[in-house]
Amino acid sequence: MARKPLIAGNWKMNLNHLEAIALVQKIAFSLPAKYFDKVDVTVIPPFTDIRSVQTLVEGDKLLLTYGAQDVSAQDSGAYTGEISGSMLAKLGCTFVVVGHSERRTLHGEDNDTVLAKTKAALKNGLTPIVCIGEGLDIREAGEHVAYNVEQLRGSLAGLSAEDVAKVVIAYEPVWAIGTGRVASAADAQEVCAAIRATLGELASPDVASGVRVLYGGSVNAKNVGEIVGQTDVDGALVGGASLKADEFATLSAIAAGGPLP
Ligand SMILES: O=C(CO)COP(=O)(O)O
Repeated sequence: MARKPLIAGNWKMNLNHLEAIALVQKIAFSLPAKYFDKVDVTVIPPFTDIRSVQTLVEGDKLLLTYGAQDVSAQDSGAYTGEISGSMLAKLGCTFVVVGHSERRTLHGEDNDTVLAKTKAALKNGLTPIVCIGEGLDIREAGEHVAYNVEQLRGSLAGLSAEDVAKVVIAYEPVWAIGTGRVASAADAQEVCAAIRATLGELASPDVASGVRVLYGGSVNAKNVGEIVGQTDVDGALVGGASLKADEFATLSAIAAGGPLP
């Protein structure tokens, strides 16, 4: 099954709502409509920016989409500080990142939490971008494939094949995030292929062949071409480079197969 590449810009805790508008305008200006036939481009700003991004995207009929960096596992109620899936759906979000390594590590999210958040996203018609990835110790011990397969199984446990078909998976080796140390294209392919094989077991090979599997970790305009050129890598989850309009537009264009904007 042909999979359209997805480039997702995870802004993390950067940019206020005014800065968000400026960045989205610049990206949209740098990336004319023709690219969007060949690549889906999405920005993932902080919660406080989303309403402004929505107004801009809808008002100017921009072709890029947007999403959130996290979602509550709960529907509503006494959960101070949490944001529900229905709130994000109401804001027109397409995607929500769940289980990012920064949340797994800094906020103690385990696979059960990630699974609950994945379900909350699906229940509200949002596409979860489910993140998995090994730390350096696991990689150096040569246990990265088994580790990622287990994390994937835990994060999707019990989902129906129909739901598995709706998710995006992001493989983000923790040692490659924000370090400038990108995994080699072969490293990315090895784990992304194992992810797809596991999706085949969890759902069916047919479903697995339609699910987009992204790589994330120090992706930039220089390395994205080789990474998304791998058979089982269908795009990228981009951190630092997604904060620079020119670079993000360029790497999106490369994922689309060119030409450069
Ligand atoms: O964590 C990431 C995206 O979610 C990757 O971040 P960097 O691209 O800054 O390494």
